[in-house]
Amino acid sequence: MPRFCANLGFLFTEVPFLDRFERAARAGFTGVEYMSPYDYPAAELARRLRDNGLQQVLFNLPSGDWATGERGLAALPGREAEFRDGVERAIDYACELGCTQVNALAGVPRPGLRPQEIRLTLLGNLRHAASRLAEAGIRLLVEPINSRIDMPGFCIDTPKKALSLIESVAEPNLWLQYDVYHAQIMEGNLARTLEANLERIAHIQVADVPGRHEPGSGEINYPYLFALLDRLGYAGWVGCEYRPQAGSEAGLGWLKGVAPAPAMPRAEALAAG
Ligand SMILES: O=C(O)[C@@H](O)C(=O)CO
Ligand SMILES: [Mg+2]
Repeated sequence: MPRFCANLGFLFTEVPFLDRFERAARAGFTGVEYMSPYDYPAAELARRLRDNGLQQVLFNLPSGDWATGERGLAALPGREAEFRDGVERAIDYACELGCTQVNALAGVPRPGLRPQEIRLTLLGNLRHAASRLAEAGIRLLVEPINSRIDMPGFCIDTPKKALSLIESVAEPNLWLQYDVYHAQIMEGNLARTLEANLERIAHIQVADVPGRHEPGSGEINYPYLFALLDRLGYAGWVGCEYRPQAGSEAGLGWLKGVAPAPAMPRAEALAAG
């Protein structure tokens, strides 16, 4: 069974943000993720993690002005200084929270920009962030987000584009964040993509399609995918980034149905140490 963490932007929203840590721990989670820690002092977030025995699994680099429609800065020409300041801010938070991976949202470039200009900006920003974060022992992730429903105009909207970007950036510290919900909407071919790229995937997120609700509420065969991840030996976290249909705790029933990982044969276990 993969290690699941609770996304506090999606789960336990019945209570104020800082109270969600306790709710997640009480529901049995040992890790949490959320998009943005920056509205809260890092020391306060660290206390909530500590008090509830939780690990901070992931958060995003500062992503611009969300209220005006910005969805990340990495691909926005002219915003490089802000992007770099964001990398430093993320490092400060990650160090205080003990978090070893952060996600860079590429963004929605304004219409009329030349594709080459967007690409060069993205390459430069990701190269800088990947090497700067590596110095701090933190992985940089890039997440393809669907442009059909959730983020029209988002420039890295398929796993294929993200993988090709990772190849072009050519930094060992740049990894794929594979959100199964977005991937299903844009590309499908989930099992084969996971299999073929697992060594580049540092983090996975789940929700079903349509609706972005609990695994099992839609068309994706999650029992098959979770068993596949176990079989492939996926060692990362799986973030529960879905909108509960009828309350967060009530919606956790699907987790009980996830089969435990098969025990390693004795010879393999000994070889793995
Ligand atoms: O899939 C998502 O929406 C998130 O993982 C995110 O970071 C951007 O909204
Ligand atoms: Mg996601």
